[in-house]
Amino acid sequence: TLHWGYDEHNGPSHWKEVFPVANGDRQSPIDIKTTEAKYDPSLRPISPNYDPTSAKVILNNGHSTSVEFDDAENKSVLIGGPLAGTYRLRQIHFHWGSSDDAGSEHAVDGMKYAAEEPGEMECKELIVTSHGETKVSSTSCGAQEVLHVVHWNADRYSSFVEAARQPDGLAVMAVFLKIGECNPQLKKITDRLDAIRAKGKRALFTNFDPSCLLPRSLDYWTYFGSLTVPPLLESVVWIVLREPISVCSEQLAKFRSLLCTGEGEAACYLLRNYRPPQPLKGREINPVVW
Ligand SMILES: NS(=O)(=O)c1cc(F)cc(F)c1
Ligand SMILES: [Zn+2]
Repeated sequence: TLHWGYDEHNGPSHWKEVFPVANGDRQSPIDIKTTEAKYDPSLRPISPNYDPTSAKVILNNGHSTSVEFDDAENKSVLIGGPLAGTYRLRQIHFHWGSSDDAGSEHAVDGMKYAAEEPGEMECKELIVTSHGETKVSSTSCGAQEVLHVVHWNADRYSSFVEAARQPDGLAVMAVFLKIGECNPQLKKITDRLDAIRAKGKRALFTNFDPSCLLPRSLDYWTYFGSLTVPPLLESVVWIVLREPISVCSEQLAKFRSLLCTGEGEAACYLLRNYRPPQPLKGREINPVVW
């Protein structure tokens, strides 16, 4: 049977063989076409409120590295924005590309935030004004990575696993990482990757508030989508932040040094772990700017 991954023989183009929802009507990621995004005045700011003592462990599950949080009570939550109710923080994880790929999953106006060094590639800086028009100015850019902050609807469901099967069960905040200065906050994570190089390894990781990885502006786009990894469940309210945070290439290289194989197996590096953009199938995307 297919053990899904990101290689030629088990990557995103094969996932539908085991998870038919891969061809569903609300799959993620997507390419956010900003000019078609429709401003919704009813949408409020998002409000993350995290307690650093919720952080428990950092692990390598073979297809990403994640920091897992104690979600037994409403200690670290996300409210506001498109969300009805309180969504409890469950984990954060990352997606990245190999040196010649773009690693971000969502794209903005076709920009996979390609891997070019800043300045090599024209990027459109997208300003969605408060009355919803989109202005475009060119900047250099280059994000090869994305951070996902995963929450579940604890008002309506009793566990992450149950919420993950519901259309409004999960809320994932996506933050683009752009090549530039080394990120001192991200260093707390990249410095621990040596301890969890093999699939299945885990290490204590506490006293960490993931808000320290968020950009200054919480302007975002929001739409209804899915998990971007199998089982690709269509249960995610996506909140894609417009402003990226920085990561330096040395930090990025540390993610690529993780193994997708367990200790004692022939080593294979997790060089990329992103799913390409999926069809929009008529969905609306709402920009929200403050
Ligand atoms: N990539 S994603 O944010 O859709 C995601 C969400 C999740 F709950 C578990 C995962 F392994 C991955
Ligand atoms: Zn993800």
